[in-house]
Amino acid sequence: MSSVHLWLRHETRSTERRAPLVPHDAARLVADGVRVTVEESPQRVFDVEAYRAGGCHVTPAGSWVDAPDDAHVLGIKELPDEPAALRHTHIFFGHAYKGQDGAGSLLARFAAGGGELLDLEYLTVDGRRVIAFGYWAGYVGAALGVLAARGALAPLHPMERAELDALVRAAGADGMSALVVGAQGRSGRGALDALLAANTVLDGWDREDTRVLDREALLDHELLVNCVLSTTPQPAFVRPEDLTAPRALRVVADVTCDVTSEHNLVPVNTAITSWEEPARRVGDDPPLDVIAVDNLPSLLPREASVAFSADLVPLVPTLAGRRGPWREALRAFVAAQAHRAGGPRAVAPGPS
Ligand SMILES: NC(=O)c1ccc[n+]([C@@H]2O[C@H](COP(=O)([O-])OP(=O)(O)OC[C@H]3O[C@@H](n4cnc5c(N)ncnc54)[C@H](O)[C@@H]3O)[C@@H](O)[C@H]2O)c1
Repeated sequence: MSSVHLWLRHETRSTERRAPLVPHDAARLVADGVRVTVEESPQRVFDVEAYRAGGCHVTPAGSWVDAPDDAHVLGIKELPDEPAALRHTHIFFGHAYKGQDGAGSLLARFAAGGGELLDLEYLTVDGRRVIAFGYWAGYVGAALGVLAARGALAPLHPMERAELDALVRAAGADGMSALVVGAQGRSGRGALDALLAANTVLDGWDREDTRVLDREALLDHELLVNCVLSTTPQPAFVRPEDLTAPRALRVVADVTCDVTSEHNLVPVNTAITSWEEPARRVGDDPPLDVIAVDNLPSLLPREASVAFSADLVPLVPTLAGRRGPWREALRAFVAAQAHRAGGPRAVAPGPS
């Protein structure tokens, strides 16, 4: 592994406290001969001294712009607007292959500098993502759902799991009827764990269970946690006409957050909610609240980082050769650049 140089950058977004590589794993990589450089970062949930103690080289925030050419610059969220030309390999969530806002200009910056984007979202094996923040998204989403159902949901801030668990315990969810849909996925498993710990009366449905949708049974739960990765049209779980129908359902924790998608399975909701106002009332008689926070893992930055980093580390040995999932990420980048330049799309983009 000795030829790889990972450069963990400071995150531009001030609310982003997560790190894709945690100190413990960075130390393991260093012990394996990987060069790891870590930028100082005031908001990162891990102290830079913990990286230094593990043998990482520490450097000022934002110094990646002057990093040696062989540095693989690692981050989570968006890059700063400068420099205009990107000459390094960057590993982060670029959100640049589906025509998102700013996608064209980001790809143009890579073209200008000859750099390369290995998008974390496109690290796949057999079309399935191998690294994602889903588990803790589901865990937090379900916990917030419990709090909302018990009238105990306050404005949100990043916290440790123990604090969130204590809030849920204090709210008291014993016997609450809860349903997780998409239960076998990453976020679904996190949601199930949170709801089991909260002593709810729990159901978990996945693809097989919604093939013929029993909406009456679905609406008979007080809390619905939607964790479905929806890629094809299918009957919605909660439709506008269900707002006035007899139902036990009081809260939808919409982890999926497909609020503007044609595949939105909770079309009673069409907008995300915020940390300041995490729940929105969409029905009154009886009440129905929806939670659609689109950056749930950032609320548990430590736990989310530890899980993500554990998935990233085993991929590092194949990075230098761009093998395995890295090859898929590179193919997606090359295809997107070709498409941007007016050519045919050579490879279909990976999953969202
Ligand atoms: N809100 C957030 O902060 C946040 C964070 C991470 C992920 N997400 C989103 O959560 C969603 C799920 O992510 P994931 O990583 O858990 O995906 P995943 O692929 O691991 O799991 C999705 C699950 O949905 C199931 N599914 C698909 N269609 C279904 C259907 N019709 N009925 C029942 N189950 C069905 C699949 O079988 C799978 O088990 C994605 O849309 C993702 O973008 C949101």
